[in-house]
Amino acid sequence: MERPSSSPPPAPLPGKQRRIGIMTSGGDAPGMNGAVRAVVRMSIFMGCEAYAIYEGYEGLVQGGSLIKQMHWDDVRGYLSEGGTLIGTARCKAFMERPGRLQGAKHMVMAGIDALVICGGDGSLTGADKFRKEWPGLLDELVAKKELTAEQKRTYQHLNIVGLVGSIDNDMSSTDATIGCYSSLARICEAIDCIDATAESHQRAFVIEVMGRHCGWLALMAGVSTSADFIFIPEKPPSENWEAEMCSIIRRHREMGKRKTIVIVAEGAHDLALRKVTPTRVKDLLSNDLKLDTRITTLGHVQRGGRPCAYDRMLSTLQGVEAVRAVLNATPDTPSPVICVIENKIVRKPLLKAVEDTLEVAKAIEAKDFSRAMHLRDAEFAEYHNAYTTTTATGHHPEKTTTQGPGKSSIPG
Ligand SMILES: Nc1ncnc2c1ncn2[C@@H]1O[C@H](COP(=O)(O)OP(=O)(O)O)[C@@H](O)[C@H]1O
Ligand SMILES: O=P(O)(O)OC[C@H]1O[C@](O)(COP(=O)(O)O)[C@@H](O)[C@@H]1O
Repeated sequence: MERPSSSPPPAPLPGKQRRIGIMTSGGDAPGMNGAVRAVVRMSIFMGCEAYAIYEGYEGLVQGGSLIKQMHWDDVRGYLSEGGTLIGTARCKAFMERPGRLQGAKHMVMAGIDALVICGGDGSLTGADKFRKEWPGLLDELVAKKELTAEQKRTYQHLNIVGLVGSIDNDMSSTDATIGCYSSLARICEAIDCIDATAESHQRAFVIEVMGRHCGWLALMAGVSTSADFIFIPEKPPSENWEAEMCSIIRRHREMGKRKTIVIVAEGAHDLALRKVTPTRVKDLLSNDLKLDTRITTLGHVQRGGRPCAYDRMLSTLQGVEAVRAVLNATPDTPSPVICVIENKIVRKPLLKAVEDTLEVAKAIEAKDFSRAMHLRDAEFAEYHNAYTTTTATGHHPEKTTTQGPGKSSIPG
């Protein structure tokens, strides 16, 4: 139900019942629809009203038809759909206070007093800022006569709950973000396809995967596809990486591998923070190793498509918990983010999760890569070691370089 923007806000719902807004924001991720469905249905189940804020923060800033009440049937079929059916955006206006002021006004006018945001660290940073500014925003709206003092009193408390939706798995405090396993599965399928043609022609492929600031997708894709070499932002390769990479790949070929796969995260760089580009890697493979090399940029294929079972499950369990968190919140409860840690759905302080996430970026910027690896999460370094041990080194003491029939050799 859309309310004319000129009409006064509806009376608050009785007792502890709330009008709960749900929004997806930032880069879309498979599983976001599951989160919307769970928040809508759990809200209704608990006697609350659910509202979808369409197009991320843009919906708050613009209001009107972009804020819509959702009923049980409105989210039928959402669980298995990719992308986000209520839309998302990277909204510049919300980055500035006037945009957030409009957002506050439209929330109050719709009578929404709690907001669940499913997005990445940027979206959750914006959410935290919004909640902190909320009393000041309402004061300003009263001063501008856009709200009455009575309306301000009724809506003085805003509760925010974060759900982490991002394919990058870049948020501290949680083992997995909604979307990361679907994206990883898509990358693996794509690399399996490339493997077949690479093997047929004895070719090398340099595959760029997403991860502007985070190497989780590249690392886990390396583990899952036995890629010969990977580049991730948290752990740049050694100073003489060109020679090291060529030596590893040469050894793999001598051991009989007919194909070469190198995975480059979008945000990969060397120890001096110079970008490692797929083209640079390709040139080395072509010129130094004389391998017939192609580049494949997987791009947005990694973000689309149906969510895997894990993301359907995670988004549903976390969406339910987000509504519980709203209903348990007092005016003083710090905003939580819903996480999964060792298979348990838990609430963590949103602000700390965002701060810890930003610390990784700062450590990378400061070239403190061991800190970046440590901060990423406890297992990240361990997984990297496992990858290096089982795959990258090609350590194989019991076998010499004898080649079997049909095995590869480095040409030239
Ligand atoms: N520091 C901030 N202050 C206010 N809003 C922000 C801030 N950072 C991000 N946002 C809002 O969240 C949106 C999504 O953030 P972005 O970083 O693009 O994606 P993600 O949430 O996936 O990390 C931005 O377009 C903006 O509207
Ligand atoms: O689709 P866009 O806006 O070009 O964004 C691409 C970015 O989205 C991501 O997949 C996810 O980033 P966010 O978590 O910031 O949305 C990045 O890995 C990638 O660089």
